Amino acid sequence: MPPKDKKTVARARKPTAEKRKYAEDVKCSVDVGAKTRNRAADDGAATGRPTTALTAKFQKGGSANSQKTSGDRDKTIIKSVTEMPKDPRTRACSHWMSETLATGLRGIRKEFVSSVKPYQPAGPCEVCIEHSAYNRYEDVHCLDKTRVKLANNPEGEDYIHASFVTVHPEMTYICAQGPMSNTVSHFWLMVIQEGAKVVLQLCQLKEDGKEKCNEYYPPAAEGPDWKTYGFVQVRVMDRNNNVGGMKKVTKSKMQVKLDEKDAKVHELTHIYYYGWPDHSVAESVATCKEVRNLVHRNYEKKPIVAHCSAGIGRTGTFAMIELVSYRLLIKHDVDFKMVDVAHELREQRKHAIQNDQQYVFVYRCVLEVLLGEDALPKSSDVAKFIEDYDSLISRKKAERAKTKNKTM
Ligand SMILES: N[C@@H](Cc1ccc(OP(=O)(O)O)cc1)C(=O)O
Repeated sequence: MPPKDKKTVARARKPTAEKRKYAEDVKCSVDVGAKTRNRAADDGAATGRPTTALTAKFQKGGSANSQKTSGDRDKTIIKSVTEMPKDPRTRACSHWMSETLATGLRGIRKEFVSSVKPYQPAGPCEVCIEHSAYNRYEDVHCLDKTRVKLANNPEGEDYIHASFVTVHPEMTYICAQGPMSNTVSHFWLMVIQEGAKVVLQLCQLKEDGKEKCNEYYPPAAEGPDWKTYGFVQVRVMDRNNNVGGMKKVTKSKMQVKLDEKDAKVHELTHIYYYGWPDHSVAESVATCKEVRNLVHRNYEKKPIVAHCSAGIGRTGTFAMIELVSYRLLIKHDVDFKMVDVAHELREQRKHAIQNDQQYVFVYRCVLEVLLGEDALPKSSDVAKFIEDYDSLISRKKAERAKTKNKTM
């Protein structure tokens, strides 16, 4: 990796950030002011509102909100690149922001429906399909080409429902389903085999009264003793609730060993974020960004094992935030399409990102990451995007609650 990559990774891991207190969990980097949105909010830039500071700054050719043909839009973007800041990181981030504002929330949602949702990766999922007893969901498959293979499973099988997703040469995610009662020891075997220093849990064991993940480490009430799960033993050394002031984030030090007398103990950081409902977006963008920082500070360049229930919605969304952040903050890439990144992700983790809201969340969280890294100037345009996002998500949440009440 070139030296600039190392620098950026190091920056993301700086220890001082851990000490930062978060007074409010919902606080985001830009003060969006009063909530004023209505039904039309998610139209965002597409509604023909006046152009705002950032877009105006980088787009000489007029309002990004006006009805343009795609040819016009491309020309505007090319033109805007020549007027971008000279610093490659700011340039890449500003260009991405400019394109995001031009697309607008409605455009982003359409992009998901037309180009991401239907995307099918190349290659079979034969091994996964052959091992249905080890798959939590019949309709969620992992690709043969990127599946994690267990090298020394005492039970003989090399199969586990988990896929490698490469973010960059020094960062790989393993996107996994939530362990099942018959796969807990396989899950821990994978963690040991891959030398993972971070396990990121993005779901609760039970959601809406249904099991989403089997217990795979001793619950708080059971204290710090070793607990046996199949052929492995696990213990929680140290558990911190609401770590760094982040609501609904528990950080624990765990140890795991194979159930043999002289087995080597493997130590890791377990990060549990339980503020992200199934098929939805994280309750707090700021917390999601901080969870990412926590992962970066602890992963020691080893594969990061991330899971939710199926390992595709929440985990896939988190992985795409990493892929895009890498393109912008490390590669300083000005010439990529979000759809291509989503395809790159789905080529590694089939079905990744479940719906348009999660796709919009990727944009929103990347924006939060860029603001947190001082890679973007704050502007009224950006604040407006955030406001529109908040309004869209509140509306969708209310709709979901209504449907839930009806079915109860
Ligand atoms: N068929 C299941 C599969 C599924 C379950 C959970 C899920 O979300 P996540 O990947 O975030 O756990 C995605 C898909 C369902 O839709 O309920």
